[in-house]
Amino acid sequence: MLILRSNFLLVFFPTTRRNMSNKHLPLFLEGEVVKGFGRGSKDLGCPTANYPLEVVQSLPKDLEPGVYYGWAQLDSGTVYKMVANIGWCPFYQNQQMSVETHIIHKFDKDFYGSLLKVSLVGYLRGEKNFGSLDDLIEAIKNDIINAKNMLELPEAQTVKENSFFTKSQNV
Ligand SMILES: Cc1cc2nc3c(=O)[nH]c(=O)nc-3n(C[C@H](O)[C@H](O)[C@H](O)COP(=O)(O)O)c2cc1C
Ligand SMILES: Nc1ncnc2c1ncn2[C@@H]1O[C@H](COP(=O)(O)OP(=O)(O)O)[C@@H](O)[C@H]1O
Ligand SMILES: [Mg+2]
Repeated sequence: MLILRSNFLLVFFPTTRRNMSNKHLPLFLEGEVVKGFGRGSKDLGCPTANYPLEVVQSLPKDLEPGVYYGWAQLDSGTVYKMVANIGWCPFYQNQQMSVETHIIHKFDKDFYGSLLKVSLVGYLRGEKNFGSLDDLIEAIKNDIINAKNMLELPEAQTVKENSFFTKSQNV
């Protein structure tokens, strides 16, 4: 009987967590790119486009904090792959929840003030507190690899084609 109960917990708990984090997906968000703490580029070598508080406050209240993969579009331009972090950045112990998107593309300059549309397609992992900056950087590199792979799947490609993303005039 005891063995059965422990089996039940082992199998059931991760499944429940995954369902909770996927419940609202795909989730579509849009807003202006605003200034954050300036750590993404300087500390982590990974710039993140931050949303204003209104966007953070518009999230479903039971959305699981953590790292998501999906699609991003700036000012009606190309739709790129992205990874996004939603939460309080335990490594930095932020007081306010943030939504930040790293677009998997090399841009020549900053784009503060642009309109950023994103769709969260899938959940990668929960936010963690790391023992060192290098460990956080390593985790982010892995997230980017995982996001790139997951976004090749047909279900993810379908979200990229959603009419939420503005079609370019030239296409
Ligand atoms: C893919 C990805 C994963 C992240 N994972 C974590 C994490 O596990 N723990 C954490 O404290 N912060 C995490 N962050 C958030 C960084 O701490 C954050 O991007 C950094 O503080 C930059 O903030 P800023 O935009 O205000 O400069 C992650 C960011 C990205 C892009
Ligand atoms: N690939 C990219 N993904 C996200 N932001 C980028 C990217 N390339 C350049 N940027 C610029 O860098 C800024 C984010 O850098 P970051 O160090 O996180 O600063 P902040 O704390 O102000 O968000 C974005 O707002 C954007 O203007
Ligand atoms: Mg940022």
